Amino acid sequence: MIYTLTVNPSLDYITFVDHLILGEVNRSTKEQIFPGGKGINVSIVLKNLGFENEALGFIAGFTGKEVEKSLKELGCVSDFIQVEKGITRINVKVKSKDITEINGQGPQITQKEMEKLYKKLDQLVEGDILILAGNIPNSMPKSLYADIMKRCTSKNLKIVVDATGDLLINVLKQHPFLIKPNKHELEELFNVTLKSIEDIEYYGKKLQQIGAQNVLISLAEKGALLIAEDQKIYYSKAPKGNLVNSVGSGDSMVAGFVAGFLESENYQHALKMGICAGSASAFSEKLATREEVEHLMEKLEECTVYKREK
Ligand SMILES: Nc1ncnc2c1ncn2[C@@H]1O[C@H](COP(=O)(O)OP(=O)(O)O)[C@@H](O)[C@H]1O
Ligand SMILES: O=P(O)(O)OC[C@H]1O[C@](O)(COP(=O)(O)O)[C@@H](O)[C@@H]1O
Repeated sequence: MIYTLTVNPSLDYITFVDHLILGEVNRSTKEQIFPGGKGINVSIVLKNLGFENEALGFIAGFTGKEVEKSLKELGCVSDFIQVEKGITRINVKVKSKDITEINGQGPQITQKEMEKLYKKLDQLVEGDILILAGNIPNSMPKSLYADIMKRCTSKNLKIVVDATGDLLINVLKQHPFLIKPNKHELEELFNVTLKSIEDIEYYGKKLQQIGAQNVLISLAEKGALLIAEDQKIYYSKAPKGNLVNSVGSGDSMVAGFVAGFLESENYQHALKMGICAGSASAFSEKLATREEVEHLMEKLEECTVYKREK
């Protein structure tokens, strides 16, 4: 079974403003609300691609109820822990020429509620896949994902981590199957500016040397670079298309990669499916469907095995 964990889900409120002026009253031309949070988006796209999965995490208040309800309407299975105080965050995305995002802090999660999560995770069995994705509230330790991985060590799970900063660095020694920083996140991790594909490869490899099995670096409209555990480096550009809404592209890529790997055990195919899932989501208002992903895959050339290591 595939499980996603979203410690800090959200309702994503997307508002479209023609010319955003800071400090002024702006009027939007359109608004949308979607269930969000990285693991939740991964769950939705996996389901769209035909992979049953269960979304785990914490929800709170009326916004949490809405997340749970909309996931159900999309045909996704979830088993969230209800947090007593606060509300699930509302993340605001202002789409003008560029997109400006304000992601909330989220409710405080108590030790008792955390124990409930651990009890659930204790039920996972060998061969399961666990996707740990997204930020966590400030009140929680940056070792959280590493702690979860340590607790699950004996189960031989395939664990994917999509996180930033110390939350990500701390898991590397536990050898996650896949991590997916974007270029900006990779720059932040090493406090550098990455100007070329060689620079990206150099710093991506550092993450693999510390312990990640596969490092997938997403490069938005430029595609993605995969430093794989088979000692090969794969690159593919992204398909061209009309950018509609990039929120959830990275999460769609994670879902596409996992789905592609599960159906082929082939990194080239997994990368291609990851990229096309990311792009399909970027090219539509909603998250990628299987049909959209397959359509883009037919058009996209094969990924290049960019470098074969010794
Ligand atoms: N403007 C775009 N055109 C085509 N594909 C895109 C575009 N933006 C994102 N994608 C696709 O989605 C993937 C993830 O996007 P990216 O922005 O790098 O991730 P994140 O959302 O994590 O920052 C990219 O590798 C690409 O395949
Ligand atoms: O947990 P974080 O890092 O605050 O991110 C949460 C936000 O990221 C998203 O999951 C989208 O992420 P991507 O655009 O990277 O795929 C939104 O749904 C959500 O609002």
